[in-house]
Amino acid sequence: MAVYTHVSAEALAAFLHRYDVGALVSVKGIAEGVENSNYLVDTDAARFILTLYEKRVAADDLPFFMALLDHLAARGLAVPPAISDRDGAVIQTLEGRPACLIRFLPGVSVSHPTPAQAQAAAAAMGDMHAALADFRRTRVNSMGIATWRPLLDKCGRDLDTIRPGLFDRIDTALATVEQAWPLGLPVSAIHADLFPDNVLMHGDSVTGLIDFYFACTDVRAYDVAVMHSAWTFDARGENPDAAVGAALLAGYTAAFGLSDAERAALPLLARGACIRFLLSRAWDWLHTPADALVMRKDPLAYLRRLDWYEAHPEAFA
Ligand SMILES: Nc1ncnc2c1ncn2[C@@H]1O[C@H](COP(=O)(O)OP(=O)(O)O)[C@@H](O)[C@H]1O
Ligand SMILES: N[C@@H](CCOP(=O)(O)O)C(=O)O
Repeated sequence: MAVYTHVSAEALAAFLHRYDVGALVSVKGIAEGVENSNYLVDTDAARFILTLYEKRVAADDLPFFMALLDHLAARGLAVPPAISDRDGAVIQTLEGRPACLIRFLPGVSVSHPTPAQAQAAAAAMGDMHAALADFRRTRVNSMGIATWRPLLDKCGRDLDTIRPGLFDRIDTALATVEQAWPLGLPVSAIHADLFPDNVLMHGDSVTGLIDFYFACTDVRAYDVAVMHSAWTFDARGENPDAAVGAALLAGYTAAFGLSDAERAALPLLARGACIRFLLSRAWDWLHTPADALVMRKDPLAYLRRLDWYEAHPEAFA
């Protein structure tokens, strides 16, 4: 359960008092998520998400994320903008953490996406990239390729406690990816973490894209590669579903398009995505206290994906 910071009833009431959102009726910690503390807040007027930013979200980056959400919402995309208080402020401090009150979006995230759901979600990513073509703010990817080797070195040989030989395995895979990383592909604002749990759906329709807290300026096709790695395998990183992968590429291509150079780069970008998520999960695996109210995610599920992408360079043909 991702609740790192407890919010007292008194602090929440004082916080809500800043807004024109009605009176507090109930508040519950949200089990899903690993990065931030999230609460479901009901007032007598509406339902909201309260997020307190933890771990990897820097307070200085919040204006970028909020501007991105406003930009997408203004273009009609189903993303949840933060609510302004009576003075027009969206970023507050609550229990000592940066915090925002966010519009609640309906829908559920699917655990086992069908091809139709993957197609719709990838089309939503394509629509998002189209809408971001004129978004001018930039943010360096705090989990981009330049950070992978320092993170590998920080994890060090502790990786071998997760799986013997893991450090050397990733060291070698990363060297290959670094050496071949494509230069010159289109760069734009991207989501960078569009996993199934960050897409809200009703049946086969997308009702919301959420969790933009890794959004950044990076290779646009990398967003597609991240999505492919997250959507086409089961939770253990096994049983890749070719129909889901094909539907995802079809959905994205129909909505936005992929150049030949972007498509050709996808196998390598996907291997990079595997290293990125393996390393962040491994760091959390090694450093999350045993009593923390959060479900650690399995780093080896991304090793299995990496094995598969290395063995199947034809996956995106
Ligand atoms: N705007 C929203 N509308 C509806 N549910 C949301 C919204 N934002 C977050 N949630 C719920 O909270 C969960 C955790 O949010 P998320 O942003 O993914 O957390 P984290 O950043 O910690 O991973 C989501 O899986 C979803 O169930
Ligand atoms: N998607 C990442 C972890 C980030 O968590 P999220 O709940 O914010 O998507 C992973 O699965 O490793």
